[in-house]
Amino acid sequence: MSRSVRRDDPEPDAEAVKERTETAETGDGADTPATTEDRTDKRLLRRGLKNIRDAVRLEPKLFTVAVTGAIVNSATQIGASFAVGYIVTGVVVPSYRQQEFLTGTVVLGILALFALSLIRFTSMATRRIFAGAMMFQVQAHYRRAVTRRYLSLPISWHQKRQTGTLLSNANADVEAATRPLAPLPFAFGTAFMIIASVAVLFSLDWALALVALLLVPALFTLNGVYATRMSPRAKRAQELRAEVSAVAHESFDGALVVKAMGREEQETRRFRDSAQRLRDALIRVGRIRAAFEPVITALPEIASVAVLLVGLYRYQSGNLTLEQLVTATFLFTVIAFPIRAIGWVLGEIPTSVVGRDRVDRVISAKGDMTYGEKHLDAEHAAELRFDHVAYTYPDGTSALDDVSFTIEHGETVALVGATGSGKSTIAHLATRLVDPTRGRVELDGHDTLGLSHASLAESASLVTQIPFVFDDTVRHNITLEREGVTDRDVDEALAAAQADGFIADLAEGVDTELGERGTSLSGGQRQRLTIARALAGRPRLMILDDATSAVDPKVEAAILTGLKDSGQATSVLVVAYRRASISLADKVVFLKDGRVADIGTHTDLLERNGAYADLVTAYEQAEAEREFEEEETKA
Ligand SMILES: Nc1ncnc2c1ncn2[C@@H]1O[C@H](COP(=O)(O)OP(=O)(O)OP(=O)(O)O)[C@@H](O)[C@H]1O
Repeated sequence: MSRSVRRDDPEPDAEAVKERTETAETGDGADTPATTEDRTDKRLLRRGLKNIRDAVRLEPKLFTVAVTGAIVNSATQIGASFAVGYIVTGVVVPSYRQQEFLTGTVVLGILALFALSLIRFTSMATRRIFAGAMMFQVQAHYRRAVTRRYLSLPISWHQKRQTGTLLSNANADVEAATRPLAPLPFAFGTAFMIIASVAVLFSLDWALALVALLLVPALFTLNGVYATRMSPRAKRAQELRAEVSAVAHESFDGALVVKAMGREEQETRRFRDSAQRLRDALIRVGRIRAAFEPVITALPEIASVAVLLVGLYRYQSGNLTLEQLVTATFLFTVIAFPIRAIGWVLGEIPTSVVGRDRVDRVISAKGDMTYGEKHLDAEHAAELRFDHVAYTYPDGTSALDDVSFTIEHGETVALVGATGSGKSTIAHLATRLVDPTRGRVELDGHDTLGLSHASLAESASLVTQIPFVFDDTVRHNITLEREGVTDRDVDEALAAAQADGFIADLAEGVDTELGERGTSLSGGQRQRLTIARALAGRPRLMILDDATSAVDPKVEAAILTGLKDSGQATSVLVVAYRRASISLADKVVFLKDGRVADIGTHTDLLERNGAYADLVTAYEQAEAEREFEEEETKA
């Protein structure tokens, strides 16, 4: 669903995004088809200018101040050309002819030039400062929009994308999208200067004005050809930037595996190949730049020479005074360089369009979960019901079929099943990370689809096998700045998660900084910390998806017993592997190939279900072997 735009916090225009992306992408981030690319190229300039318009709408005040600075700067340059014309003809030439210095006039001329310079430098500084501020503000808007989207898009969307590519969207692509903004006010000032200069030139001499008039369309045509040539190359370079970022992220993230498996060389080669592809693409971009930029630079200079030649001819034929000739030539020299600013803006357009497209793919990505209005006010432990639930992953894998079971208020239910039987999928459905393909998931008798986001988050908490610890203190990792989570809640949650002991041993207790991903803690300690985090919110339903796998069996049993006996109003769904933990549950849901094979107490299932007994025995053997190995290692 496209996000609407609020005027007080204008993010990139969703309508504009929609229009821009309708031909450039499929909404799920797929690559642009080749046929679309051709059409995209034709509309490049229009789309680039539209990007600029969107940016100006986001930061109109900063843009206005920067453009005002640029226009004042241009006006002073035109003023300076008149001052120079006057000084040359009113001071230099008479002094030369009369062999005497006209002191008063010289002082006046110098003062005029000094005042103009002062205004020029102030206005230039204003233009630069505000143009930069505008660009960085717009970048911040896009970055916020991208990260906001990341956080609101469903898990299924994230599973299809590499983290490195997403990082690239929020960094390199956002920067590429806003590149024309830095020279934009300068280009506006230049446009003003061109119009004013042509008018001045016409007032001086029509032939000189004609030379200036010829220069403008020539520059625009050249820039048009440049942009068309550059577009596909810039697009490729931007894609490869994302690829390098993705490979780098994966390599760094998996550094431990790479080292442990001795794959450093292969991983270095993979990164080098990717970096080389980017280098080649950037060289191709550089070649186009190198071919066009000198011509774009030379064109105004050639025109300056033409003005001088035409001017001299017109002066000799008596159609132009000396003062007019000096003024016109000086005017053309000062506008020749700034004309390039228009070229800078136009030159950045291909890259900016590509960057913006990539940003828009995220902003306009579809697949949002919509939440209902219903708020559950209950204080008691929740009841969870799966009613003929089926779930198929987007790639067509059927994970669950016709799954029905109920966790009554305050019950602890163990989910047992072989690997791939659908346990995690059930955990994700219970917390609405995904929605059923068929059937209903109900919390306290209400379809979870109709519940508000806040109500769902307050009622049910999921703890996954891989604990995520933020680079922050223990306390903040537990509270997550949630309203109503007090220091007492933190202490109680740590105790219930059997984490109070090792936290107390940390240098600064709950105020200890844990570092990136909590690497200063052991795997089991991190798991206990994330259980405490879930408990601190006093959920009415706790889902532990293999969340105690790295925890000592005795500690795991203590956590589960604590949850059952604490008097806290919590129902528990636990994905369990250890016999001791399974036997603590009030009942067991036994899954086989995505279906409920049996439901009953652990003892009943052991007696009546051979497959269940085999699985639990296999778990037990694996556990015994693990314990034996651990003791051997210790010895
Ligand atoms: N993101 C995904 N995309 C496609 N198929 C998936 C995805 N995640 C899981 N599956 C498939 O869905 C089925 C159920 O997976 P699930 O993770 O729920 O099983 P599990 O019982 O939790 O397994 P384990 O005990 O190994 O964690 C499996 O066949 C798995 O391959």
